[in-house]
Amino acid sequence: MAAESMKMSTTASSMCNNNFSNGSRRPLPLSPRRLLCLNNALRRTHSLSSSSSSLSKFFGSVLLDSTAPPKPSSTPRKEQRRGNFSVFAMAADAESKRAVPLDDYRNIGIMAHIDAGKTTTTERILYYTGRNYKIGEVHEGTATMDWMEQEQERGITITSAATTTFWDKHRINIIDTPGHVDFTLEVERALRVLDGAICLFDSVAGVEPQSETVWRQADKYGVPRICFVNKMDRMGANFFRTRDMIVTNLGAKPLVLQIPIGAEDNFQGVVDLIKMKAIVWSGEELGAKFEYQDVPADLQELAKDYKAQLIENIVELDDEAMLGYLEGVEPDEETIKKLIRKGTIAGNFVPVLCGSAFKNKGVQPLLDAVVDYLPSPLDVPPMKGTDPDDPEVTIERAASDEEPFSGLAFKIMSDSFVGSLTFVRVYSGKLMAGASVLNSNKGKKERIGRLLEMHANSREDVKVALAGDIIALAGMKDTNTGETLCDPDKPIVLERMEFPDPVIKVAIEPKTKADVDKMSMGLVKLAQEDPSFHFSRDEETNQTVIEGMGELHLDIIVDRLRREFKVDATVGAPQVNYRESISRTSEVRYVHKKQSGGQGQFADILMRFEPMESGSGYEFKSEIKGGSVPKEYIPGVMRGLEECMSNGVLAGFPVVDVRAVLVDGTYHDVDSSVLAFQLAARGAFREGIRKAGPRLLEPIMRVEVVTPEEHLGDVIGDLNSRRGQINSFGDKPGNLKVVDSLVPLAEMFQYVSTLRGMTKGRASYTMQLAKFDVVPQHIQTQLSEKEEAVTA
Ligand SMILES: Nc1nc2c(ncn2[C@@H]2O[C@H](COP(=O)(O)OP(=O)(O)OP(=O)(O)O)[C@@H](O)[C@H]2O)c(=O)[nH]1
Repeated sequence: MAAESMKMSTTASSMCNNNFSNGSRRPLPLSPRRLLCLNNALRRTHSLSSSSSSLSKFFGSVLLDSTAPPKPSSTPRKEQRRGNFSVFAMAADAESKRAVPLDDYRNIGIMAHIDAGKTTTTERILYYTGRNYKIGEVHEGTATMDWMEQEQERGITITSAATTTFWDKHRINIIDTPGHVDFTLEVERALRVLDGAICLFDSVAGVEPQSETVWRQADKYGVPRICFVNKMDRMGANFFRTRDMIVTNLGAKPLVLQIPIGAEDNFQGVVDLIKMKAIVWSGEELGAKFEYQDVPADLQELAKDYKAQLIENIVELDDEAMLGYLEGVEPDEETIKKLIRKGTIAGNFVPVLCGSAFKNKGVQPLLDAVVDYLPSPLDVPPMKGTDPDDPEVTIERAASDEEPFSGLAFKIMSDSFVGSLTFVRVYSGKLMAGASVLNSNKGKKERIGRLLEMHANSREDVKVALAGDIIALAGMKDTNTGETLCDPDKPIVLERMEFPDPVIKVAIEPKTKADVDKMSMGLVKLAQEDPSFHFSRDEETNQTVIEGMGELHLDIIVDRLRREFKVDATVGAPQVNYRESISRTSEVRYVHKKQSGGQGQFADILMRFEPMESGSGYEFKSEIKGGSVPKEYIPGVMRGLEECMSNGVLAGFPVVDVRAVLVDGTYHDVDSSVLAFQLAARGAFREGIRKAGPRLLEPIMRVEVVTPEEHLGDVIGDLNSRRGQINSFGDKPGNLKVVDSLVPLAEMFQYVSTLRGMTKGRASYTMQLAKFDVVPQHIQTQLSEKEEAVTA
């Protein structure tokens, strides 16, 4: 046994030498943290095997890993595509030769709370990557990414603009996403098609509510990210507080790669913990020079401490590195970067960097980090989809030019030159200009006109788009946001994007007859671009109703109707989009029977309605056994229920979080039909929902107000009068107080002007949907009475 242990130790130590042959052989002190690591390593070893000595098992497991057979490195080549779509095969010719290998692609988004500096950072990235020669400043209204007129006037980012740029031979496709909560969908869309993200924080405000929202969205899509603590030059900047908030507010594990040198007016640069060198910028102007210097004496201890934490976190990911570490060897720079990349992509931690985009400090190392740590399309799982003919069959598409073409349309934008642009993320294969592709959601073919590579304010015609590309297609006719385009010979429907339901609506009426047609056309186009925007005609009031995610969202829509479609319209007061649900299970038998000469109608069903968890939507289930309701009539039941779901029994709002179960039924050989079952389902729905304790739900918003202390009392009093529930108070630098509360959306209309008046314009607020909750009885009664008056 002793001999065996000895042999294993020798093997492990020689492997260690190999691995760190280029590394420094500085002995590391056996700090309490190292002891903890050693302990963890031993515990991990235990879980690998329960017998024998822990250390020898640990070495044994290392040996085992290193001798495992290598994984196949590439996807097998698929069979050659055939027929009239040879245009896909043609793409293999010279024109389509890859200029940039796929593993040098980075498809990234930049996301954060409103005003954290996304647009400014993107502008700097474009400057430093050489695409932009004249920088646009947001506050001067000339930023390149914020190209829409309204964005420039309002100084906010409304729509994502995709842009392609290059850094260190890597192709970086960037999508700038808006921070305002009304445009959350834009963030979702970007997340769906991107492989990695930069999360920006304002170093004064730290982790703000919208950063939490986008963080959770990024979690949902499993997007690896790096953090950039921006605005280090601002008064009250605090890198370490922001780092702590990443832990407390986001529940994430920050991996600090840089610490700041100075702050506020005195912010000079950063200490690069990997190189253990200071990077100091000599000015604040664009293109300001920087140089590597020794770490300032007063930061050396702190830098060493953070470096030790960095190393301890990364060696956890690799047995060989851990072994070396335990023997006192620090991994070399290459190994450190490799492990940071591994842990970032796996979601073990998030690298944290800092700087000031506005003062041009920290942008180049941020770009290096994008290249070094964010995934390429090859590092993320293959795209999943289903067979359009059989949704039960799952298909996977690896990121490879050799696979059949598949891509997802994630954004449509009106364009004054080419009509409209459809932005597509190509997941696999090649797409040639002139090819005919299949829109597999609609089962329709579309011809690709021009393929355009987009830059912030210019475009370049290209002949072919390859796996990993984000490309704009001009002149698509039938493709909407979220739909799949694919090779017609190898069809696939990629996983769909989820779109939130609107929470607010307003009536809108064209001012003149001439505006009627223009408005319809405009609404159709805008809805095609933006799936979180809906419009409909209210039959009772004969008005057009537009629905969206907030007042600002609808405000922008009306503004775009006026500017882009020249429609003059009167807009009503905003109203909340309530929902209806049930509070208990009900069972109802409904017989639809009609016998008035000729063939009769007969359908008999037993339905059960069950409440489901908040956010579950609607579900139908059939428990029919032995054909008591024949298969061909079940679609009739489903249709009948679906018709009623948009029109609840209390006040006509959509019904959610309900499972409708078809339990039993009977039919008649002659008189039963799909229609009869459809009508029976409608009757069962009305009776069943009434018996199931129907209740009205309203959107509850999380509202965060930042106010000077002297206005705190007024702000709280006002929130209370709006049925608000105060969750917590906090402090912000500059004698500011933060109030975190939950308030029904119905009480928040025009809050912006009330808050402005109350605090002389010195307070600000953010608001986002937190949940749907039951409406108090007296308000429910008012709404039901209103609905009854309209229907009468
Ligand atoms: N002091 C300072 N100001 C900055 C910095 N970065 C951005 N700003 C300023 O902060 C404001 C907001 O910056 P933007 O780049 O528009 O922020 P954004 O996140 O794109 O904003 P939205 O798209 O509207 O969410 C502008 O006035 C910028 O000039 C920085 O590093 N330091």
